[in-house]
This record gives sequence, C-alpha cells and structure tokens, in this order.
Amino acid sequence: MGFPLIGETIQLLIPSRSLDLHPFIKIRVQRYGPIFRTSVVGRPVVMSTDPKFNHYIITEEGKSVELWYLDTFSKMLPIYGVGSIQKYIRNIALSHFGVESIRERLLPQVEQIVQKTLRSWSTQKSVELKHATSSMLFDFTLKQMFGYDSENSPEKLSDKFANFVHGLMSLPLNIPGTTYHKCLKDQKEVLSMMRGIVKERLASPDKHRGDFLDHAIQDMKTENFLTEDFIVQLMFGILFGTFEPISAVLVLTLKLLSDHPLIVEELTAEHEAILRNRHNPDSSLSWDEYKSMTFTLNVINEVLRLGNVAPGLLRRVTKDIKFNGYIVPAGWDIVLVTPALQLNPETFKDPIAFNPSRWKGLDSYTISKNFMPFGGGIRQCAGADYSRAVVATFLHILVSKYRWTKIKGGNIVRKPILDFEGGLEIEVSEKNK
Ligand code: HEM
Repeated sequence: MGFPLIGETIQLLIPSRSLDLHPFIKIRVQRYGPIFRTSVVGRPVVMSTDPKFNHYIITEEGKSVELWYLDTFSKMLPIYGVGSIQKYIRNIALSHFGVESIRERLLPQVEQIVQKTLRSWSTQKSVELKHATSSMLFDFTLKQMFGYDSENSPEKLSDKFANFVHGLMSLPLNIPGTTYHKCLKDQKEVLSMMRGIVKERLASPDKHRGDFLDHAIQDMKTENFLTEDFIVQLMFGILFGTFEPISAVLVLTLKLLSDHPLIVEELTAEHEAILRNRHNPDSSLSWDEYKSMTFTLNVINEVLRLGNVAPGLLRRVTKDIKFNGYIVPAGWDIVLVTPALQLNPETFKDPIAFNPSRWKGLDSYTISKNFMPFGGGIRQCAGADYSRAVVATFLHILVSKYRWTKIKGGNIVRKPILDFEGGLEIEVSEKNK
C-alpha cells in the first residue's frame, strides 16, 4: 500500500516510454497476481487485470459499483452522471454522433473538414500533429453542437481548451504561474463563451437550427435537471471526449504508419480501389465505401489496442464485493486495467508489434472479451462509431491524395495517459503536385 497518504502515487506517475503495459502494473502482476491492492491519491484501490473480474465489475454498474473519476477530473468535468442523467447524456450523444447521424449527415461533413485541413497543412512547412488535429476536432465538434464558426471567432479557443486538457493531469495547485491555475483560467474562458451562446439561444426560442444545442434546450421542457449550466457542462464534457482521445489516436496512427511503409502501401491500395470503383469521381465518401474499408478498420483496431488511450476504467465500490475468496470492501476504488487484456500475449501474439493483419484471424468472441478501448456494459462509449469514422475518413483522404513524411518527434510517453514528447511534426504535400 506504499507510504501513508500518497501510497504508491509517485510510482504510478513515473512516465513510461513504451506502448507496453506500464511497469507499475507489470511488476505488481508478477509479484502478486492478476488482482492486487494498492493506494493511489490517498485512496485504497484494487487493480485488476483479470478478465473474469473485469467483466463481473462491468456488469455490476449501478449495483455494487458506480463510476468514479479522480477528484480533479470530477471537479472539472462534473457531467458524467448516474441513473437517468447518464441515460440522457448517452442518448443525446448517440443521437448526434451515433451510427444514424454518421450515415445520414456526418460522413460527408467530416470528409469536408479533413479535406480543408489537409489542404491547409500541405501549404505549411511542417505541422505539429497533436495540436493541429485537436484544433480540427475542436472546431468541428463545436460546429456540430451550435454552429461555431472558428474562422470568424476572435480568439483561438481550441488552444485554450488544449491548455485545459494539459492542466488536468498537473498538480492541483491553484497559484498564479502554475499549469493548474492556467488550466482553470482557460476552462473558465471556454465555458464563458459557451454560456454566452446558450443564453443567446434561450433569448430567441423561435429560431430552430436542429443542432445539439437546440435539442438540449428543447429537452429543458421535460427534463428537470437540464439547466443552462448543465447544458454548458454537457457540451464541455462531450467536447473533452472528442478532442483528446481522437487526436491521440490520429497521432499514434501516423507515428506507427510512418514506421511501417508496407502497411501504408496496403492502406493506400484499399483507398485507391475505392476511388477507382466510384461512378462519379467527385462524389463524397459514402457509407458503403466506409463500410468496405476492411484493412483500414483493422489498422484502427490495432492502433486502439496498442494506444490504450483510456488507461483503465475507474469504479467505486458501493457494496462489499466477494470474488475468489476475497472481499473488496465498500468505499474502496477499483481500476479495471483494460490495457492488460489488449496486450496479453496469449490473445495477441507478439503484443507490442503493430500488425493490423492479426485482426483477420480473430473471432468476435475473443475480440469482445479482450478488446475494450471504448469500455463496456451500460457505460460503453457513445462516441465509438464516430471516432472510428473520423479516423477512417482522415486516412482515406490522407493516403489517397497526400504524401507525408515524419520530420521529428512521435516519442511515446505514458504518464499514465498516452502522450507524445515534443509532439509529432510532419510535412504534408499533395500527391499530384
Ligand atoms: C478514440 C476516442 C474515444 C475513446 C478511446 C473513448 C473511450 C471511452 C471509454 C473507455 C468510456 C467508458 C468510460 C467508463 O466506463 O468509465 C467512454 C465513455 C463515454 N464516451 Fe468515449 N471515447 C472516445 C470518444 C468519444 C467521443 C467522440 C464521444 C462523443 C461524441 C464520447 C462520448 C462518451 C460518453 C458520453 C461516454 C459515457 C457513456 C456513459 O456513461 O454512458 N467518447 N469513452
């Protein structure tokens, strides 16, 4: 359990520079077995790499466990709720970013923003990918939510949001000059911009745009918990879900692809075939074309498996849990270490190798039990399909129309959230120029 109060927090936060399972987990699994206890950020915690226990806990949501996030996260992102609030958030997110919306509306719009972004990158000497993809996703998500127009916005709000995200993992010391202080300040500014938009909409209830914000305002008539402040926090929370993980996946994809030219060739062949088979070469990406990207979707699965963007699922025990002769008492926290399953050599041979072709041989049962980049059970990510569609569309335009080379960076660091030291700088140019 480590030292009094801080427990083993420092050991957990020691950065690891590999895609492999964090040494904190590896060492303890070797020493104590697949389920062990520790103390982190002043809390007693059980960490599990055991598939059976993990699945059991996922099905216990709302019975003997509930969602838990680190105190800094829950203070800054108070929106991830329980019960009817959770259902509401899930449903509204799915109705704007779920499969139906992707098929009916989003796919061509994502294609357009990616085309515009890549065209602009191709005019620059170099692009820092994490910053540039985050900015693209920020502008696009807010455009979907309330028609945000980044080009005519006086400030680069995506930079402020990036500072906020960066500060979330810093020491929570609110003193001028600290990262955390800046994080709170930037969060306030983004929230204040959103609050202004919500107020404007509430003041002109007759105009209907049919977007996310209209939907939420409409629901204020039936859902008591939906206040002006709740809607602002809701949009902020969904923005966070989009901004950080998708950009991390995009950066890791390009980092891994730049190290594996043969995989880029196979990917390019798939996308050139899609373009060749099109009746109208100017038509936009269709749902059927997206669904036909078998290899691309294997590349994305492989990146999600290795990336482990969510380093675990966090739960708090509300009623004593008995498992294999042990008791996890109420009040303890549980971390389901899903990366351990995704990097298990018995399921994924040579687990650290980037090998998208491995997915051809995996059956759906094995996948469902061992691959959980988007969580599982009733809390399974509402943005999973959208995230896959964004990455696939990005790859479609990139490999069919552009060339890129890595200039520098792409050094992986887990703290324990995936990051890239010094970012990843690339140069992009149009293929036919
Ligand atoms: C690569 C991108 C993403 C990853 C890896 C990811 C991962 C996850 C994970 C692991 C969970 C489960 C958390 C838990 O059980 O504790 C989750 C939940 C959630 N995600 Fe995502 N996410 C991604 C993108 C998105 C996007 C784009 C959206 C919004 C459009 C989104 C919205 C949500 C929501 C609303 C929940 C909560 C669901 C609930 O509590 O019912 N996510 N996500």
